[in-house]
Amino acid sequence: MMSVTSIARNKVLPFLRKSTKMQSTASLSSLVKLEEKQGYAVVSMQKTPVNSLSLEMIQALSQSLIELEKNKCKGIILTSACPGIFSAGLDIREMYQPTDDRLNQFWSSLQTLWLQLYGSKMATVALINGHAPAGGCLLAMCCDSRIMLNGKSKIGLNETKLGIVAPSWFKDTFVNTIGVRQSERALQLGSLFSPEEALKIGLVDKLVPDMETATAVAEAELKEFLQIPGMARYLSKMKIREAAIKDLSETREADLNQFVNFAKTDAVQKGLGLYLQSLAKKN
Ligand SMILES: CC/C=C\C/C=C\C/C=C\CC/C=C/CC(=O)SCCNC(=O)CCNC(=O)[C@H](O)C(C)(C)COP(=O)(O)OP(=O)(O)OC[C@H]1O[C@@H](n2cnc3c(N)ncnc32)[C@H](O)[C@@H]1OP(=O)(O)O
Repeated sequence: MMSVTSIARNKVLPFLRKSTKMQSTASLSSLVKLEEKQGYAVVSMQKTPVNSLSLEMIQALSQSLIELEKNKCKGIILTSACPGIFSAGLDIREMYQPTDDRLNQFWSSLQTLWLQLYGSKMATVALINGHAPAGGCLLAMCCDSRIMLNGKSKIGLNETKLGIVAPSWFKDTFVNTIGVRQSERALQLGSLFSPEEALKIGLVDKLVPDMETATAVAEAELKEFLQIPGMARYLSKMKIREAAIKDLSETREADLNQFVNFAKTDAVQKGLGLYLQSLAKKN
């Protein structure tokens, strides 16, 4: 007989039935480091220099989550091994002058990762130890709690600054985290927030002054979540998230087509090209 949890899981996580072409575990492990602790795991993104979310990086994160869930891991701390950067978001080079096949795989893998992490049964804490723009902010918002290192880093959904539009499921995640009014304003302006500002609007939950404190606070935060009976905690999380998860699960193909068509427009390609140039010029 199916448990209540597995029924709920089947209801909200139909994406698990889809198979995605995945790279071998060995080739992905250089991008994501998994450290097993007592009852939980630390997942460190280590794609230098900025943890940009390329197809391979997205698949590595997905594969890590699959393995951790298979091993009955109860919770994770998602963080970065790249100094000063949590994640620079989607790898812009994946969207600039792409081949159709790769662009399709890229977006479809991102959808899968979002569905997995946002709908995870595990308790999830993001330890944001550096910049987290766009897709980096999305990853952090998929977690149950966000601890951010105070300092010069910025976090937010800055897509409009690149001339692109955050898709509905990015918006839903944002709205579920900081509310409608703040999201409407920040999405239009492509706002990137300082840690203090992010704390004020509820985009992050706690600030920490240094990495030593950060690790201790993230562990304590995760343990607080893990003390709650797992099924009650998971089903409560789903009360907030299941509408967004169901929405993308049911419209994946349309969302993929919309992204591919939008990304390939001349205006978007021109904007992305200029943005890449501006990043290169900085150095
Ligand atoms: C009608 C439409 C309806 C619906 C819409 C449908 C579909 C939606 C369509 C599109 C949505 C797509 C969503 C996208 C979300 C994203 O995540 S876009 C990515 C946004 N990311 C950024 O803007 C961050 C850019 N990077 C930075 O600001 C800085 O690099 C950062 C502050 C992170 C770190 O600064 P610093 O330490 O100084 O490092 P550098 O800037 O020197 O960078 C080092 C090298 O890394 C390269 N790089 C940086 N970021 C990226 C990236 N995101 N992708 C690829 N490469 C990146 C940078 O160029 C440097 O490379 P180099 O060493 O010069 O070779």
